[in-house]
Amino acid sequence: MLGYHIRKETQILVNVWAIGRDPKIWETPLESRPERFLEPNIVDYKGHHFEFIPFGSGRRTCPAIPLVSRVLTMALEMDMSEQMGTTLKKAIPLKATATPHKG
Ligand code: HEM
Repeated sequence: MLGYHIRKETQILVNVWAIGRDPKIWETPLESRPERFLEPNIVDYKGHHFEFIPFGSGRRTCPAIPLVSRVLTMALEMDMSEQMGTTLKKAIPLKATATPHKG
C-alpha cells in the first residue's frame, strides 16, 4: 500500500520520464552514464523496482521485454544520421574476410 486513495475508473498517467530523472533517486540524473546500471545493487528494468520502469510494471507490463533485451544492442549499433534510403546501416560496418576451409 502506497497510501493513496484512487477512485474507481480514474485514469492515471504515470510520469515515467520524471521518475527516471528524479534527483532524490538518481545521482546526476540528466547525465548519460550507462555504466551506472553496472554498479552493485543495480535496479532491475523489468518492473520490480519502481525507480526505473521503462516497460511499465504489473499485469500490463510490456510483454516484449525478452525480445527487446536481445535486439536493443543491435539498434544502438545503427547509424542514425539522416540519409536517403529505406534501411539503416551499422555505424561501424562489419568487415568479414573469407578464408578457405582446411580439413
Ligand atoms: C524499447 C522498446 C520498448 C519499450 C520501452 C516498451 C515499453 C512498454 C510500456 C511502458 C508498456 C506499457 C506497460 C504498462 O501499461 O504498464 C508497453 C506495453 C506493451 N508493449 Fe512494449 N515496449 C517496447 C517494445 C515493444 C515491442 C517490440 C513490442 C512488440 C513486439 C511491444 C509490445 C507491447 C504490448 C503488446 C504492450 C501492451 C501490453 C498490455 O497492455 O497488456 N513492446 N510497452
